[in-house]
Amino acid sequence: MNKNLPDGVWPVMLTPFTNDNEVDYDALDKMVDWYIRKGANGLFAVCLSSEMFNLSLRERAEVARRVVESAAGRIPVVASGHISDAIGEQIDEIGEISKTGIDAFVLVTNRLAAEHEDEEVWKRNAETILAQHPDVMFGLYECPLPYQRLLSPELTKWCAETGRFLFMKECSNNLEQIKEKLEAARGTPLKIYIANNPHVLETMQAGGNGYSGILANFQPELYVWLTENWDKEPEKAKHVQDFLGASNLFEGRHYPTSSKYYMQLEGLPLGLKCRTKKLEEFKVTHRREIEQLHRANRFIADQLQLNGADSL
Ligand SMILES: N[C@@H](CC=O)C(=O)O
Repeated sequence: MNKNLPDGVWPVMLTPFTNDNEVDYDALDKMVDWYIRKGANGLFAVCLSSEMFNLSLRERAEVARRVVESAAGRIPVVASGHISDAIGEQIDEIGEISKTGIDAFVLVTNRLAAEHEDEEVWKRNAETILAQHPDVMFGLYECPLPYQRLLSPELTKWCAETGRFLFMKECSNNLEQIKEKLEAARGTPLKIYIANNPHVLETMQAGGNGYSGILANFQPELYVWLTENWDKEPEKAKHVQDFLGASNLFEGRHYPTSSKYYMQLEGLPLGLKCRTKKLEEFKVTHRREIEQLHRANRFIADQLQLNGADSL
């Protein structure tokens, strides 16, 4: 497994389904190519956006394997997928999914302790998992479901200093906490990618590593431009950040159906079926919003002459 992950943009991948509710692996291959064409620096497969809680273990492992094969070394791939409550079962899930060639297995922070349990319980469970899988490198994801467990800077430091953690999808949505975690990870292999787009520019200015969030499924090239150019073109970077921050409103609107529709507008051959959302709730007006966001992304890139974002 790779010991040093690249900075930049790590989309949280969707899972395409056929009308018969099977994983659509051909569409998944096309999706991987699309993310790479848009400039993604890495891929986070089998995450909440992939509807991991609604995939069987066989599907979680197969999706991870297919994404690794499809990316074919062009960019690294991390994946999660330990959804059980019992640590013993999670250890088995981690084993199955880690065998697929991923660069790191991403631990969902809320799986390692119940909501009422403290960080000592979390740390003990992390030690068990690390000991059971000595050859696996890990990531961390402060996933909002079934409850959100944000790591303290102290626990982040502990993870970072084990040398076994390479990736964190940071979900606090709080710049002060982000900065504390960046400080905690300094000088270690742990890279911190934030999940909440209102803070991308300030996170990069504070020494952050990039973005790994939902909106990279709608406007990946704008995040790629921002994470690559925030210091070279600071005035444009502020305008791009303003637009991306406002785009945050799309996160909670019929996602991931909305994002699959966006990808259809991009020419990707995938259906809108999701296991966690009812298609009939995605109305004509929601489609219009996504069509307008699609055009607005292009307009912003053209107006600001964002070189490097012209694959839009
Ligand atoms: N904005 C986040 C939500 C996490 O809490 C994401 O992109 O996943």
